[in-house]
Amino acid sequence: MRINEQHFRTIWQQGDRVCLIDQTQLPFELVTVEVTSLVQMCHAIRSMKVRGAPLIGVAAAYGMALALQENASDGSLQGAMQQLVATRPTAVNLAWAVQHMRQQLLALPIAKRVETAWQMANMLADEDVSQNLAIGQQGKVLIAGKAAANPQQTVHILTHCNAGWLATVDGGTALASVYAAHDAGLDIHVWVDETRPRNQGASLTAWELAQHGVPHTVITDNAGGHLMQQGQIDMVIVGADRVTRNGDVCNKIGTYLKALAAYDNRIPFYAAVPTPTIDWQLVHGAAIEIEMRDADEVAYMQGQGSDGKLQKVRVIPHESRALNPAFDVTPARLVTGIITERGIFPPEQLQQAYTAFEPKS
Ligand SMILES: CSC[C@@H](O)[C@@H](O)C(=O)COP(=O)(O)O
Repeated sequence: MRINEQHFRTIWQQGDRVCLIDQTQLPFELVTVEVTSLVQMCHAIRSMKVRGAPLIGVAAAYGMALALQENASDGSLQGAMQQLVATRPTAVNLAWAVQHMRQQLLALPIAKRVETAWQMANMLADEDVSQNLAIGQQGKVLIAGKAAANPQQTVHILTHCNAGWLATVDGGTALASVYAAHDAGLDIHVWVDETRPRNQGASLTAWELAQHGVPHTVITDNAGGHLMQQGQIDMVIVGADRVTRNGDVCNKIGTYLKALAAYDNRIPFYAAVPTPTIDWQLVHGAAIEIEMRDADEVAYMQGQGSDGKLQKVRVIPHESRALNPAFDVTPARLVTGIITERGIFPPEQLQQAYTAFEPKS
């Protein structure tokens, strides 16, 4: 990603520590922090300094390396995995990454584990970047198709939450297609759902689109259906925290409502996901554990005060309770296609398409 013309990743190894962009400070300040222990990494994931399914997978992998640096025993490995998995339950990438690490590392002598853990975490980070680049090339074709159908008109894309650079190591998933299309000179515009309660759209997606020079407009979460009825949205592209075997898409709360509105208005709805976001163990989205976050995220909003400092303001009565489910499931029947690094598949063909990639035994 380019920030003020400088190249950045969201997370990287620096010697025996990990550096990451603290997303809770964006869009007003670009702050990088150093993480030196498993406890600090768990806190960074839970408090959403790092967030987004692919990024928390890689962050957890680095968390394993930090844990082993403190203690490389089998017990420490097992304990680190349990602590990391408990930070955020919905995105499958996190559990996938730590299980992958655990399996390989347990088989090694203790003396080899730390070095290998860093190598594996760096490799997962690099794989994320290359998968996202490939997703972008796949999605660009869809946008180019829309542009070719109406050459004089801008292609309007709606996205929800943040599935851009910031949700990954670099490149983004849903926004990878947007960046690829923009870089290819296609005339596009992005409608950015603000994405209450944590406003990942308003704070993060808008910020990174602005950094890249992509035309965009922030809208309230409730505006999308109206814009669809007005013919102002050509396609919806979102990311996902988990896609189940049948093609159900679990993503940020509110995605389901956008998919329903898109379906009613015959607007294509796509989810862009790298392979580690597909959970082959689960057949249906109903089995996914939906993270319940602190009700204070609904009761308060964070923004910049007139003094330039971050402030929290309460927006609901002191007497009222709030509920904060962080994700929802969009059933496969509302999904036009899953954009992956291997191709774009209708949900019902996802499993079959992937089986075709695996070598026959
Ligand atoms: C490429 S990211 C896909 C999803 O992880 C993203 O859309 C999302 O829902 C992020 O949720 P968050 O709670 O901000 O981690």
